[in-house]
Amino acid sequence: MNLTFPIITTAPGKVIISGEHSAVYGKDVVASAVKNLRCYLLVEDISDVDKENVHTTHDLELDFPDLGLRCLWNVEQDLGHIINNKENQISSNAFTIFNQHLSDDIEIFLKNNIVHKETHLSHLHHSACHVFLYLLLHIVPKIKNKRFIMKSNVPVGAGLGSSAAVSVCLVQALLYCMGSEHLSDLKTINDLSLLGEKCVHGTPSGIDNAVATYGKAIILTTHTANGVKMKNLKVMDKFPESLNMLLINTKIPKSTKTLVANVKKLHEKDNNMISSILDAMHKCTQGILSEFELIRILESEESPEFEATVNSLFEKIRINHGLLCSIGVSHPGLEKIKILSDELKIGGTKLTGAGGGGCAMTILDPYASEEKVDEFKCSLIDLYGYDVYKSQLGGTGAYLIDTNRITKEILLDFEKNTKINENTVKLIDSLIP
Ligand SMILES: Nc1ncnc2c1ncn2[C@@H]1O[C@H](COP(=O)(O)OP(=O)(O)OP(=O)(O)O)[C@@H](O)[C@H]1O
Ligand SMILES: C[C@@](O)(CCO)CC(=O)[O-]
Ligand SMILES: [Mg+2]
Repeated sequence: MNLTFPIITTAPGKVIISGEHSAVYGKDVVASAVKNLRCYLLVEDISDVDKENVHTTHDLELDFPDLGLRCLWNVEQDLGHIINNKENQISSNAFTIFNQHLSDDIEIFLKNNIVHKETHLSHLHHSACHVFLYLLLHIVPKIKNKRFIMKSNVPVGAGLGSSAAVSVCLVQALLYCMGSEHLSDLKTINDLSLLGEKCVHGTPSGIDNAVATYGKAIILTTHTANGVKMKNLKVMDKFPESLNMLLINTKIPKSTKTLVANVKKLHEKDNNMISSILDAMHKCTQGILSEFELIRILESEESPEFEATVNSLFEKIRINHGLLCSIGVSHPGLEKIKILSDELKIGGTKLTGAGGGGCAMTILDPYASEEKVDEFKCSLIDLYGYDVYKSQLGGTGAYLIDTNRITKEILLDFEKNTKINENTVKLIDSLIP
């Protein structure tokens, strides 16, 4: 295989319609890719001139400008002790299995090598480096002379799957660097990106990386066969066309890792009670899926039955949000959205993703007036300073753009150490099917 660089890999963010947190305990979950939110990773060669310019002998560069993070490493000098340890070497029959020893060694390396202050940003830096080094050393430890520039318009840590999109982009790019024939094998990308999510929060359900890998909308269910838990992915054909959705970003920082760990503590403290709540969430997800199906059948004519089904959908969304609130993953900033949506009666609102800040979603009532919906949006923006997006669900999953299709304009913009420019996004997106 003739490997040419640069390449770009890209994957979408997601919105969980129903089933966050309960998914971690094997309950049903449904989520969709979001068309206008994607992560982009450029991989290119490091030239000798680049090295001379910074007077280093680095042969690996991580450049994550969205986090203000840049690391230059010399693979042999800095990471050789991790790579050469036999316990960190991944055999081909364990290629999609998480290696705890490797993860622990990376943790020690980062503790000794990155300045740690107890700030939100330094937590983000730590977790971003951990995921990057884990996937790199797991997939292609022999890598040399490569720069990885990651730029994303999936808001970081907002509940829209930024970590999964990052993992999926890294995995596909690293499979390319390895010269792997699995480069476009979505199952391998999905399995390996789950390992990246494990670095972020230990016990991922797999829904976020599945959506970032496969795109479209996914229903993830778990069943037990001979005592072994098996995941089943189903691509959902379409959402009802008569329903529009808003995504509201509170911009309140949160960490999926902390929220998942808090629910775990609660579950350990009162297994019976929390299990019942998780079961109720499972029923909510199943109910929401049935309502969607019925709405799609009924939506061509606005019958009383259609209206009743839409109301029943909103009822389940309300219950789902209440259940999430009861396990402590809401936030006063999210409740403000919920209250306003109920006051103005514009549809069903729930938090989405891990909660604790981040985003809420509102499925708009097709019978709500435009004025009320505008009042809702303006109040959220003007009163609270939130961002409101009209979300377009669905879209392509993991995708690689090869060297021939990367124009000078795209390359130059990527190499600027700033957030990705809107024009570049348009140019890259026009290359994605
Ligand atoms: N643009 C980016 N550049 C580099 N790393 C990023 C970027 N966006 C996200 N990350 C990584 O993802 C982590 C945030 O993941 P986290 O799971 O906490 O939030 P999320 O994925 O946005 O929300 P949720 O899991 O609820 O959907 C960061 O700590 C960082 O490691
Ligand atoms: C909170 C959670 O359910 C969703 C995060 O987007 C975690 C997971 O499913 O891995
Ligand atoms: Mg995440």
